[in-house]
Amino acid sequence: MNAIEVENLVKKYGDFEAVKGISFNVRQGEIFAFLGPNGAGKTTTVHVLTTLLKPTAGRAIVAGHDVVKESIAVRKKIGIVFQDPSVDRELTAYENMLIHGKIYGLGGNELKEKIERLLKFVELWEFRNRPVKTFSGGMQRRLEIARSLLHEPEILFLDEPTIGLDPQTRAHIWDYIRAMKEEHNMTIFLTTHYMDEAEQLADRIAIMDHGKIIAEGTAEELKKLVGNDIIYLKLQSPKEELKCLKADFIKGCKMLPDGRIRLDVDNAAEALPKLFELAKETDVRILEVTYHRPTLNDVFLHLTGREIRDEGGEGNVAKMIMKARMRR
Ligand SMILES: Nc1ncnc2c1ncn2[C@@H]1O[C@H](COP(=O)(O)OP(=O)(O)OP(=O)(O)O)[C@@H](O)[C@H]1O
Repeated sequence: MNAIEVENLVKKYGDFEAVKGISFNVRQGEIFAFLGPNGAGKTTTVHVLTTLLKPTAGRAIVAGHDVVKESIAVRKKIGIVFQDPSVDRELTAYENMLIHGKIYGLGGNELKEKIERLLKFVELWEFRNRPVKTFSGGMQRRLEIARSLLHEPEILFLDEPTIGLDPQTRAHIWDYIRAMKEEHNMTIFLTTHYMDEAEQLADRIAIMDHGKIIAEGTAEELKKLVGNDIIYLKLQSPKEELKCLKADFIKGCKMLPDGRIRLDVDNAAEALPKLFELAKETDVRILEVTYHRPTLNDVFLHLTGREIRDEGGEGNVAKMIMKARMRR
């Protein structure tokens, strides 16, 4: 059964089409990731699916309800953790939980027990009486996750759940996300520009770029789009020598702007000895060899001709933190 069904969804801001007719399904109980650079349209899609924005065209069914016609029913069944912090920094963690629970009509011992269980789940119980303004970014994000679970949503939306957090805290948050799926069979829809996050967490990934889904599948399926292993070679005088490097085991061969040669092979471990043999036979001098298995970054590069991190990935975290702070 599908938890989310989206058909030809379009969202325009004025004349600008941020989401250009995307279609996808998310199965119940799976972790589904939208992976793409900044500005790809991920947050806009989340805002439409969580009923915060009305679509310009198309249809989206979330937890069995239409996001436009039955927005209240959708809201009851979903939890959201926004990219920008939305907890009240002046209040304590406990007070934030209490107010949120009351908004959802919870109260009495039931609410108290839930707050205790959830604050323990995200390891914030001992800090429950501290004002949130004294919390680190990771603690705030954990509180947001706990808060989003209070009304036991069927589907949890996480917009860039680990943006700007250190690697250890990110790994911690990944553990919570996995636990929510495994222990509660919750459907989780997350957006990320971190390839490792999509790869580590998601059952299926949709790669988004310029408002469109350009590929969808498991990490393994997506990597198969690139081919298999990739070998990078530096040759003594590449242009001339490249002509000699032709063999059955070389599935693709491309000269890179930095002078290296990229070879696509089925299996690098088997291809490398053959490659050295071929180089010897054809009198080609190999100066340097590196190889790697395709990553999701290679997939993005293969599909778009650009690196995902060119536009705000790992190399650009400082810019993203600045952006998040400015939004606060
Ligand atoms: N309120 C708005 N008015 C006009 N344009 C907008 C608005 N919100 C977003 N956009 C534009 O729509 C495009 C998609 O933005 P969106 O925030 O959905 O992308 P994203 O993939 O989530 O990136 P990020 O992670 O930076 O939020 C961008 O070009 C952005 O500048």
